Amino acid sequence: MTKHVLVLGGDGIGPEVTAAAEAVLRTLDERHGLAIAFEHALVGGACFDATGQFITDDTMRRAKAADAVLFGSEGGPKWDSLELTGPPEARSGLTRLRRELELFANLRPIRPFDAMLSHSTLKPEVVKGVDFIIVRELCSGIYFGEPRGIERKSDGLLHGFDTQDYSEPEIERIAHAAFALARSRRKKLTSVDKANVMESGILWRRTVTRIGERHYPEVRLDHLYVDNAAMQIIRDPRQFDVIVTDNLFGDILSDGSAMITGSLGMLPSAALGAPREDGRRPGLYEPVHGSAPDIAGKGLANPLGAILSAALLLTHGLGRPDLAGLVEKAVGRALDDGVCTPDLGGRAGTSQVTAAVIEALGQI
Ligand SMILES: NC(=O)C1=CN([C@@H]2O[C@H](COP(=O)(O)OP(=O)(O)OC[C@H]3O[C@@H](n4cnc5c(N)ncnc54)[C@H](O)[C@@H]3O)[C@@H](O)[C@H]2O)C=CC1
Ligand SMILES: CC(C)CC(=O)C(=O)O
Ligand SMILES: [Mg+2]
Repeated sequence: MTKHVLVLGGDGIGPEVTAAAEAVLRTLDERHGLAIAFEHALVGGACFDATGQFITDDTMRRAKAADAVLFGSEGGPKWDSLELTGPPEARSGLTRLRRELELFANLRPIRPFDAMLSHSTLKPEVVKGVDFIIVRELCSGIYFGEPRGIERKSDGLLHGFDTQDYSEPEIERIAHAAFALARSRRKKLTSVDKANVMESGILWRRTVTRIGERHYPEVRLDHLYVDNAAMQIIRDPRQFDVIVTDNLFGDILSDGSAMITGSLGMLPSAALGAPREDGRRPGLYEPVHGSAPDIAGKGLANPLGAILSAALLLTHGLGRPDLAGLVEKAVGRALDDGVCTPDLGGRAGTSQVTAAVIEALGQI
């Protein structure tokens, strides 16, 4: 049966890296008969310039119908400085996709490749063997909470404010996703919050603890405050297996963790919803990085975060973890051969790295 993959390249380096990921998927499609039908649409600033919206209703419909969405990045100085009003979903195509597809579980694996150990800003002996996954809640929290705004209040001063709001069911569903993942790995879950100063953190900690005691007694659960967690990830990242945290903390901790791998350009992600009645699970696959306006259009973007996101798409969207393993091996081979972009200390461009991965796929 045909599998529909909607490619939304977006802005800046987004289309450069999704083209690389698509080329890898097309190679596997030719060799393994995956029957993928690729569709393309605008998103982000590019879509705003063309339609006045960051994503159109038609693209939302196609995203909901697709087996998987492959996303690049959105945003850039031209659009970030617009004075927009309305809910976050009206100001960002990505945010609307995450919210309307209910992609609440964002998996962000952190696993350095051996060839890049000496390129991490941390010591090789600290990063060797690191293998953990940040499970970031993606549909709620301070990025969505109401009220929010910039208003002049009764003190006569302008106030900018946001609301961190988590309902108990929202915490329960991300806790289940994280515990289930930890159970399939090394059975260790670290929940990260700020329960010493935030009410939402108190409910978060209480709820995660209850879900663990009732449903996952075989998983060891620890709690860390986010400030300590940020330090622990740098001090001894090998101590972690699965980390579950809220939308804001997960966003920040994952960019920081990227340097374990040598570059933000290396990190992939999968944003997953609950399985539907027909058994399919909505999913959006994207590198963790943004649109990198400083290098956009130069052919220098590291495509490996996007290519490794395509590997996550193969696992979670197309049910082919075996092919995902091949992609990861091929990335390792390309890096072993020293083919990498300048962010990893190399001299290759996006297209050379992509070609090296595709060539390695043919040799595995
Ligand atoms: N998921 C998304 O679509 C995201 C979008 N953004 C948007 O992207 C724009 C730029 O945001 P920044 O804060 O600068 O974050 P960024 O992630 O775009 O870039 C941060 C730094 O990392 C480098 N970098 C990122 N990806 C790279 C890659 N694949 N290869 C080599 N170097 C790479 C950039 O050159 C830059 O120096 C903003 O408009 C922001 O809102 C930011 C984060 C995520
Ligand atoms: C819309 C933003 C929250 C994007 C971002 O920084 C991310 O998802 O990592
Ligand atoms: Mg981010």
